[in-house]
Amino acid sequence: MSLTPASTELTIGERVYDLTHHTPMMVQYLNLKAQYPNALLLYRMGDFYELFFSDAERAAEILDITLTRRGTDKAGNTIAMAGVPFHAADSYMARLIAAGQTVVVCEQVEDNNKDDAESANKNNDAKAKDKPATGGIMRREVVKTLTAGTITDDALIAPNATPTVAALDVKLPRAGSSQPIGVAVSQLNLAAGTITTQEMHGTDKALEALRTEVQTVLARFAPSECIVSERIDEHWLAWLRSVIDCPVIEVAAADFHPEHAPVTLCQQFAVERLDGLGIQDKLLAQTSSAALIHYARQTQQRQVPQVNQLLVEDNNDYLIMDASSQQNLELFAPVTPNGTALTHVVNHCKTPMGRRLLVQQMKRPLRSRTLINQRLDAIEHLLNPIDDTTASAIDRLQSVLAEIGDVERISSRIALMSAKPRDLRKLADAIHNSARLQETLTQQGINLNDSGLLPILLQSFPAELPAIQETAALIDRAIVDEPPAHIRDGGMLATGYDEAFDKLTHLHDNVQSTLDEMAEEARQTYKLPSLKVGFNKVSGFYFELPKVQAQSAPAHFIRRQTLKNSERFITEELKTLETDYLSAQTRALAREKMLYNALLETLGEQLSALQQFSAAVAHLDVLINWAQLADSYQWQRPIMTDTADSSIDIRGGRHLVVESALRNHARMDASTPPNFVANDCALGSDEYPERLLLITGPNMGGKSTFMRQTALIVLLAHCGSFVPAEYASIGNIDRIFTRIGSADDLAGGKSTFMVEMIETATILNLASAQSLVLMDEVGRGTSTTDGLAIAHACVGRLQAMGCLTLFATHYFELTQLAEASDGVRNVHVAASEVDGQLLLLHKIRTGAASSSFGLHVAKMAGIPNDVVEDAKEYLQNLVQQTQAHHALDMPSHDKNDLANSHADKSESADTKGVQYTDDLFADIADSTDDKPMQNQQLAACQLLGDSDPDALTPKQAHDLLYQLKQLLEC
Ligand SMILES: Nc1ncnc2c1ncn2[C@@H]1O[C@H](COP(=O)(O)OP(=O)(O)OP(=O)(O)O)[C@@H](O)[C@H]1O
Repeated sequence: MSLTPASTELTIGERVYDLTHHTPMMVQYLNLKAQYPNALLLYRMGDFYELFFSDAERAAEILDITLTRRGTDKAGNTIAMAGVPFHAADSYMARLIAAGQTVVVCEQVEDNNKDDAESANKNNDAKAKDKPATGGIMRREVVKTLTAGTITDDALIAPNATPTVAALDVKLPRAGSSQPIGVAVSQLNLAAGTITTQEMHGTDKALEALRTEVQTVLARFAPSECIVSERIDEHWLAWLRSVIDCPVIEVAAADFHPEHAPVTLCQQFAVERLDGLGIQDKLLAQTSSAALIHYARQTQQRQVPQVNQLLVEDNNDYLIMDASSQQNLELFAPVTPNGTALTHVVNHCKTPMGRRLLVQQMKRPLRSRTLINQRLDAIEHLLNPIDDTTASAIDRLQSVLAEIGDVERISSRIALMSAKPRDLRKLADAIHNSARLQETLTQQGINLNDSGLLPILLQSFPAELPAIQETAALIDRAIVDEPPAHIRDGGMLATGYDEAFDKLTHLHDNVQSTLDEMAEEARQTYKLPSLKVGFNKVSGFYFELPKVQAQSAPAHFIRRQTLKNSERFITEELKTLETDYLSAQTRALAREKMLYNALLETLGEQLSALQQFSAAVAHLDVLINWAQLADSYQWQRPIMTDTADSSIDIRGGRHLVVESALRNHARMDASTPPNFVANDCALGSDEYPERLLLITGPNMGGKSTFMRQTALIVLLAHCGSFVPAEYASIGNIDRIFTRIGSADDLAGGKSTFMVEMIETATILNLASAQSLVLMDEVGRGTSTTDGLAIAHACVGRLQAMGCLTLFATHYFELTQLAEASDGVRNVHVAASEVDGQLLLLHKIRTGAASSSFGLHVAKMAGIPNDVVEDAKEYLQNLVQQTQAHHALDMPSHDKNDLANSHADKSESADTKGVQYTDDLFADIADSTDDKPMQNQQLAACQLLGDSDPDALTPKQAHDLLYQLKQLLEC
């Protein structure tokens, strides 16, 4: 914003407004708008929030509402306008925020009756008539700024969403300096009252590795918006915008100022020095955290005392999963619209804060064996109740939890003075209900004085925190049983809470009986049996007489209205009653609002106790959720080994999402086999010391499922949950990497193969001997020979790095690596052919597979028969052509070209059977080089040419392979 010296022009964004061309109201609007040039300003006018100029155009487009105009300015320019009704504003605001907009709400602060909660809070006793506005227009004030990451009102938050803001700060070394680049990402969760921060460093040479690390932290935080300094390095800003899926907002550089940050932090967290917070040496963690505090204060337009916890994170504390691995494993969101996210299947917590905590825990799988075992012990305890069956004990606990509302968000709204009366009622009910929770746990043998997680949690329950009990008692005394949704019309305070308020409401509520008494007295005194009493806006309180009796009205009856058959009169006495009545109503409402605000302030004093209680309920909810899953689906407690040399030994492991889908299908369609086939997976164990499994087998055989289930079991174990397996021993894993499937990133200018290679490069650069690596069909995105070469080299590198690797491939050539190396083991998913039909057994067996059965799978997928027949014929031709080429003894580069062109065609037809045969011939061609083809090789070609792969039984195929091997002397 800028004002010229004469103050008649105002620049907002790119546009200059001449204030002399506008009405006083528009001048008021423009002055307010100039303070928020990048936000949408909702300007309250009576029963509407109006938007003007470009704001109106933007809002009309997002909300699909009519764009009208509010006349023109004096220069004849049209003033665009769009409006939303005030009573339905929440849903419109929610949509604007979801579209990435910052919404600034400006209220009329002089008309008390129309105020909503916040404006009423600001100006309780304001009366429009008492405070005439300058220039005759209503006074208005911005009362709140709503942004995607700082909203706390349930009506504005999408279901299951957790609004958070991230702040990123970067420090680049001076040119020529050997200092590393520093980056910190901090996250503010306003409802939970936490700031979480992590600082990272890296060199310019290893920039990609540093950015991957930053991206991993951003994925863990999953912010709703991200703030940066307006002076951030432009390359980093461009990079951030390209990797983050939320609005990036530039804020004043002063908010990130390194010299002010310690003061801001010490003040917010009530400490003398930064040492206690653990970030005294982390300058960027300080600046980014301080920037978040400024942002919270600015958006809330008040202090944010509920933000009282600073958590400093370190990669070594968690099992790290980068952003693409989280996505590939569909942990929090499905990759395709029909897919199912893991959280959807496992998150059945009964409280909103429990559901949020479970997601947080899945984003931060622990590495500390002590902490993991603490959770596992608690689950085990819940699974062994002393006086009941497990199912009904868990059922009882969950039914109580379901009645506890969102204590976390209600507490934060209390701190922000925006809690509604129904919030308070819910809070008191939650506190009462928690007593039943505690009772049930005690009955199940959980004793406060014992050690373990459950007793620790119980110590934060109301029975142990008198402040919380007092909170509930206060709310019970203050708030009626069924309070109204808003405070604007009153009606929330209970009788007996405040004597003065009760007197005012008594006068108000008893007016009818007073009027009845007055009417009866007039009827008796003046002998007017038909006299009635009434009220309307024109006359106020009045007496009504039929025309025939109207003449007999006494002199002090003042005629007010004449109707067809009657006359209406007022009296001095009626007028006095009316004035008392109306002022009582206004005074009662004002007093009620004042008392309500005072109540919020009193409750705010118990904020940290409420937060403690809320966290305890959330943790308990998560543990009970894991226990319920373990009980329902026979999950077992994993053994968390702590050897430096990591290993995995899973027996009878299952993929819980596929298993649940099969269960659901079987329920609907009896022909679907209901059972998931459990599989073992051992890597680096005593019995199976190999650290790399090469997995082969037919398409649809279950290779990906097997790999993913291993990752999910490792992940769940590190979250402190039981796992879907008969037995699991899990070593100390530092990261999980995946290279599974991928989509084009066309917007980012990357092809499928490029994305595949970037992910592979990340793994090869960052994985350690303690990492679990999943590689699915690496190299398939390019020609067979290039792909095979890349896959071969990757296996070699991963083996040398000692990572625990699951490597699924259709390149059968790779299976030879197991023979050449001790560290590689072949396994395959079993399948067989019965009467020409492919039977997928989904069972993992030792050894390499014999074929990909690509044509069979194509047939199963519904590829028309004639196309499948064409493919078979083409396959035969390929075989014969290759034989012919070899017989003609072509120069080697031509043979390779042929092999490549076949390979490309076979890939594009996605018939892996072709690829297998083709690769075999390519090998033969390579081995013959420029020499004439040997007789044995010709015989082998002949043998292959004569055979019909589709007609072979597995046994015949096996025999054929042996014959070929013998002929080719390999
Ligand atoms: N262990 C199992 N038990 C039961 N069904 C399974 C099992 N594993 C996989 N399936 C079923 O088979 C389908 C295909 O599995 P998956 O995608 O893992 O095969 P794939 O071998 O990786 O195939 P492709 O090579 O074509 O990628 C799954 O969607 C699931 O329905």
